[in-house]
Amino acid sequence: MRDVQARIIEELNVSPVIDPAEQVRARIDFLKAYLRTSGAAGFVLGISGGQDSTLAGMLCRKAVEELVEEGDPARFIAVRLPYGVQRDEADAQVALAYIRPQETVVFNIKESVDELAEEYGEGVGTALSDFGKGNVKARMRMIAQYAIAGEGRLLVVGTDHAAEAVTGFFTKYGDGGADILPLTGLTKRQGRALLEFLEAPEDIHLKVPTADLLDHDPGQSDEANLGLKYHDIDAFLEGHDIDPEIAERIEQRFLQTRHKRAVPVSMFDDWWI
Ligand SMILES: Nc1ncnc2c1ncn2[C@@H]1O[C@H](COP(=O)(O)OP(=O)(O)OC[C@H]2O[C@@H]([n+]3cccc(C(=O)O)c3)[C@H](O)[C@@H]2O)[C@@H](O)[C@H]1O
Ligand SMILES: Nc1ncnc2c1ncn2[C@@H]1O[C@H](COP(=O)(O)OP(=O)(O)OP(=O)(O)O)[C@@H](O)[C@H]1O
Ligand SMILES: [Mg+2]
Repeated sequence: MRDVQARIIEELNVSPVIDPAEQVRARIDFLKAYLRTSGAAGFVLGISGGQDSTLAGMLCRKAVEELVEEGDPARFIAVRLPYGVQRDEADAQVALAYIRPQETVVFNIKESVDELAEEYGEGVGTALSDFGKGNVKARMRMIAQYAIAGEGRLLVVGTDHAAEAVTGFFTKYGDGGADILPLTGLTKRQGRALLEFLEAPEDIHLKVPTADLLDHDPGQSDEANLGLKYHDIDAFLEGHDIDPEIAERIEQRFLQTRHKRAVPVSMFDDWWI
């Protein structure tokens, strides 16, 4: 294995081999223990219809169900956050029907995002790019979830995992802005294995991953955006030898996106040197 690869695997807490049943148990226990210690009233999480939020949503629903059964009142609010009419709304509904969250809220981000994009054009004098607007969508979803969390003393659940963390494939303070991360350390296919163990519908765990942030290329696959395949990213993270040229590209992205995995840098930090 390459030296940098070994360091990345350690830093991102990846286990090359997992037992899905154990992982599910440990992650539900973590959600319960942290909620109890924090004194917060529950969780809020955006449900997109994709793999990651379906898995995190199921873990939250089960954690809250167990807390309530054990006499600790807790809430789980699943939030649909479409931008207008979501192209794959049907998948989001399949995910919600499967998760069966204790509460569901719908919060359309289109008007606020469009308003901001318009103000940007007027204020800055040039149009906000489709890419930049995509990051505004991700951040608007964060704002909506924190509004709900703030009113209800809830914690915002993030869906970051090792296969996204390694390339920094998330919007800083957008979907990257959260209070608690139940999927840390998992590769994409390990997440899929947890969903299979949890008997999620195939529509969801076989679905092509997408950030779905672009007006001009809705449903663009993560792999097309990244220029990397999850198969290679997962193999790299699970310690396998992969094409050295691809390994180097993953390592480069890891180093370039360090700032996204840290709190804002100050002169007392040395991770960037
Ligand atoms: N060296 C450095 N030290 C400290 N801060 C640094 C920095 N370099 C940039 N920055 C800051 O970071 C900003 C760039 O980061 P950011 O705003 O995140 O933007 P960026 O990384 O350019 O874009 C986000 C990427 O994540 C993808 N994404 C987003 C959301 C969800 C998903 C998904 O998987 O579903 C994927 C999205 O498609 C896009 O490719 C810069 O504008 C700057 O403010
Ligand atoms: N349309 C949406 N409605 C609600 N939440 C969303 C929406 N789009 C993104 N999110 C939130 O942002 C997170 C990051 O998106 P991301 O695409 O990485 O995950 P996913 O859609 O759950 O899974 P996948 O990566 O397989 O597409 C989601 O897990 C979800 O919590
Ligand atoms: Mg998605």
